[in-house]
This record gives sequence, structure tokens and C-alpha cells, in this order.
Amino acid sequence: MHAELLIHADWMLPVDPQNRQLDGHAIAITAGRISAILPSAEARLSITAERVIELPGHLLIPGLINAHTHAAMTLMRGLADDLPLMTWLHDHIWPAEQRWVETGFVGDGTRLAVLEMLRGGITCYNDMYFFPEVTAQVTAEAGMRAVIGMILVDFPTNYAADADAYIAKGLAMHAHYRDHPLIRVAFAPHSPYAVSDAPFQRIRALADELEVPIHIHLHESRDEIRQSLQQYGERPIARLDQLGLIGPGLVAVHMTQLEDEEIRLLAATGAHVVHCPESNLKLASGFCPVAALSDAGVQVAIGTDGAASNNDLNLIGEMRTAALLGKGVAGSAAALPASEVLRMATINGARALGLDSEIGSLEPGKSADLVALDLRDSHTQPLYNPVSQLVYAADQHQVRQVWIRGQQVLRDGQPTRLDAEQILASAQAWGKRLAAT
Ligand SMILES: CSC[C@H]1O[C@@H](n2cnc3c(O)ncnc32)[C@H](O)[C@@H]1O
Ligand SMILES: [Zn+2]
Repeated sequence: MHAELLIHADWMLPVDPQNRQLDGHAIAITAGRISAILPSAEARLSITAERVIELPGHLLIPGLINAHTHAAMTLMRGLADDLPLMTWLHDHIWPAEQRWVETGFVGDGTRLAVLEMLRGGITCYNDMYFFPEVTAQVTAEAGMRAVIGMILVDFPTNYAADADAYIAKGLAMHAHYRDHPLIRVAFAPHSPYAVSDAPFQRIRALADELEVPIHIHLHESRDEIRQSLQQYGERPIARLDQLGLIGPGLVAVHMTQLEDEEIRLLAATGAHVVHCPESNLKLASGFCPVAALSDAGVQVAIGTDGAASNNDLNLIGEMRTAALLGKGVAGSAAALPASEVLRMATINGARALGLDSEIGSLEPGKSADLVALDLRDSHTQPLYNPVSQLVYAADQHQVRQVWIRGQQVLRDGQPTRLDAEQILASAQAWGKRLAAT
């Protein structure tokens, strides 16, 4: 058998249905896809390859999927800390966005985010932000994968004046990226408190027609529930259910306020949940009952949220926080074992985004989106169990090589398609501008 690329690694966690750990295996890649996974000794005898890469001491995993981001908000990292969600959003972030967010801001902020995410082993992200066409373009140029939100809020912004304009711009972007190999598009109405019933109804009909997910902040804080009870006489999930939005296409982010009946509804309808543990902790929004959701059969993915509420886009760190917090919230050390948390950051994210036939695991036929981490560092030695080291001990700087569709986008920790120096210089220039106001 012939392959374009053959990679040998000491350990592989393919996140396959059997949850295997493969020691001393190789992965063969041709035309951007995984063509075989087999023991290295066998591969050396049976596969000829144009390029062979040996990775002793390394762990190979599927590319991580950051299931909820606002990429360009990297330029607001540390702008407003130590505040609860509604104060943070209404008094600081939305005014700053009104003042600063335009295409140049989104381009530079997204490039900084893409650089940070690739260096941390993230190969795909699910974004919700203004000027999403710019986010899409920057991401595609970097060779990265993303699901870009067709955003909607009830109020006018620098990006669009009203619901018609938000939807029209979103649909134009959807048409533009229809057959793109890296970019997909989803609806991204901000939240139940920022979107009224009529636009939700339009989005639901369009999402059904275009078969795209609906990505939304939902049940993020107690204030959101209180406000909804006051305004609509029901909790946000009940309202969205009335509007026909709770179903397998729903990607519900945060979900820190959940009653048992709501968990049953999510499970019965096949809705997806994205857990953002660090953002929820930092804004003191509440705790997502991840173990209870998972026991009920709800698929839970992991997201960082934006860098203004986290304050990084480090999904390896986020896995660790999710595992530790999940045990604390469930009152059980057995809750959220490391292998389950890795599934959340890979295959569950892929399922939430409707991309699980392409990405989320290392299996023949899937796209070659993969990450190699060097585990020879002091804090991941000695090594008894690779998945334990990855989730409980590894640092994102141990990510050394990243491939997306078989193309190397990070080599020895350095991006191959981005100018890191220029990205940092422009981030510093934005920082000076924002700090001066
Ligand atoms: C319509 S573009 C996205 C919008 O969402 C804001 N945002 C960022 N993080 C959060 C969060 O955790 N909850 C609610 N809204 C958030 C972002 O600043 C943009 O305005
Ligand atoms: Zn968010």
C-alpha cells in the first residue's frame, strides 16, 4: 500500500467507538484523509510513503474541537475582569464592541485566536461574532476548520441594523461557503434575552430548510431565568421549546441552570450541550450538571467561550477544569473520567456541529485532522496512562505538530501559514488603542 504521509507515534488515542489506546502505531494519510491505522511494525513492512515522520515520546490525538468561541474577542482579553455576566456584558463588553468592532478588529482578533488555538491543538471551532465573513476568511486562509455563526440580536450594531439585515448577511455567507472544505455555517442567535419570538421563528424555519445547527447561549445565569419568567412567564428552555427550537440541531451553550425535567427534554429531543467551565466559573454564572446530562444521554461538548471571559482559548486546560469541576459538582471522583472528557473535546463537539462523519476521531476515511503532543516533558513523566497525562497534567505547549486535512498547520510549535510576529504586533497596537479610551 502507498501513502502520502506515514506518522509513527508511541501512543495514539483515536477516540474510536471502542475507546482504544494504541501503543506503537502508525497512521497513513492520503489526499487529506486517513487511509489506515496499524501497528508500526506492520506499517514499516506494508506501507511505502512519500514522507515518514517518527514521533518518539509523542501522543497522537484527533484535533480538538472548541465548541463555543467568540474568536475576535482575544483583543478584549483582560479588558473587564471579575464581574458577573450581565454587568460584564451590558456595562463593559457591549459598549466596547459598539465603539471598536469593525472588520479590521475582527480580522486581527481572529488571527490572534487562530494562532492561539492551533498552538493548543484545536483544529476546529464553533464561532459566534460580528462580521463573521471576516472570521471565515481568516480561518480558511490559516487552513483551519470552523463553523461560523450567522449571528442575530434584536438591537442594531456596527454589523447590522435589524433582524432582516442580520439574516440576509448570514444567508449570503451561507451561500458563499456552501461547498467549502473547511468552513461551515450555522445560525447563531445570541440568547433568549437578546432575541424575540419572531426572528426565532424565522431562524427555525431557515435552519430546517438549510439543515444547519442553531448555536445559542442558553440558561447561562440565574438572571437570565429570572428575566425570562418576568417577561414571558416561562423559563427560556420552555419558551424555545414552544418555538420549536429544542431538537437535535440545537447547540445550547452554558446550561448552568437546569431542572431534572429540562435534562429529560434535552435527552429526549437529542439537543446538544456545550460546557464552558472556565467562563462559567469566572463570571460566577453557575455549574453545568455535566455528569447528570451525560447519564441522561445528552451529548456534552466543551468550549472556551471568548477570551474576555476565560481568559484563554486553551482547550487542554479546559478539559482539566471540566474533569475536576465535573467531579466536584457530581460529588463523585468517578464522574467524568479522563477518557470521557477527551470524547467531549473531540467526537462530542463534532456531533454537535454535524461534522462527525468527517472529524472528531482518528478512523480510516475521516479527514486527517490530528495533533501530536510531546509527553517527554517533566510534568508528564513518568507515564502510566496517556489519557490521564493529557487531561490531568499536560500543558498546551506540549502540542508540537498539527495537521488539518492532511496539511501541516503547526510544525515544531510554529504556525506554517500565519505570521506570528505580525499578529502579535497588531494585537499590541489594538491593546494600546483600547486602553487609551
Ligand atoms: C452576537 S455576537 C456574540 C456576542 O456574545 C457576547 N458574549 C461573549 N461571551 C458571552 C457570554 O458568555 N454570554 C453572553 N454573551 C457573550 C459577545 O460579546 C458578543 O456581543
Ligand atoms: Zn459565549
